[in-house]
Amino acid sequence: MKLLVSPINNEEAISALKGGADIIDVKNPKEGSLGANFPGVIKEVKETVGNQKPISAALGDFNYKPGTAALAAYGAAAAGADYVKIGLYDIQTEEQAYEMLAGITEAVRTMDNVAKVVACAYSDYARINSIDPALLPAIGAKAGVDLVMVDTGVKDGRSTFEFLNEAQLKDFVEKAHANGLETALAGSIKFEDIEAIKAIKPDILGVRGIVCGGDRSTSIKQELVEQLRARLG
Ligand SMILES: O=C[C@H](O)COP(=O)(O)O
Repeated sequence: MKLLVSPINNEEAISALKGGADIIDVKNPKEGSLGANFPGVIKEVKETVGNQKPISAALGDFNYKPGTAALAAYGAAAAGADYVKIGLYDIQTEEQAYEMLAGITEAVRTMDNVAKVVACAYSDYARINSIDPALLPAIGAKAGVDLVMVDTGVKDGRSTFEFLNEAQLKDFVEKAHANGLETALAGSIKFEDIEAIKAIKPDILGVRGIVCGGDRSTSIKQELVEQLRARLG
């Protein structure tokens, strides 16, 4: 299983890289769960990381704005992102989700460095009135994305496991794989969740809070990334 770690800046990206993260996921938590950072930060991290590991960029917790989302994806890929990650936050219908994802996929496919598209729905979808992640594998496959993900929309410490049980998460992963997609799980994951995560078998585990020592508003610590990487095997 790959480990995706979400730094805010270049300094944190170095800690994530040195700690053994497999994907360096640039984001800006001040703008939400999948808050977007500035192109300059993505570029700086890309220059630091080079070809050692792929970098990912969060595009934002989006509402229904397919053009804005496609342009954001294009910009993030142009800044050097190998993965572009969209949060379907204020998206309620399958049609809206499809249009958002198809627009992004088409935009990045026209570029020289084709970035992988990650579509993220939220485990706590009911409390934010968003689309059910269970629908995402089929919609994502139809839209041509590469990877589907589950994260929490509200970062209040409640984990994805408080909203979806192990069987539901396993089903998400299996449905995605049956559709030819990779999968990522995230959402205030803690060290005690590792065995369950291993049983669910996502391709990628996405984290921030756990490698900040529990409080995602502090900084990523290299030794915690090392510990988590070792626990994942
Ligand atoms: O993409 C992963 C997220 O940043 C996870 O953050 P978190 O572990 O603090 O919920």
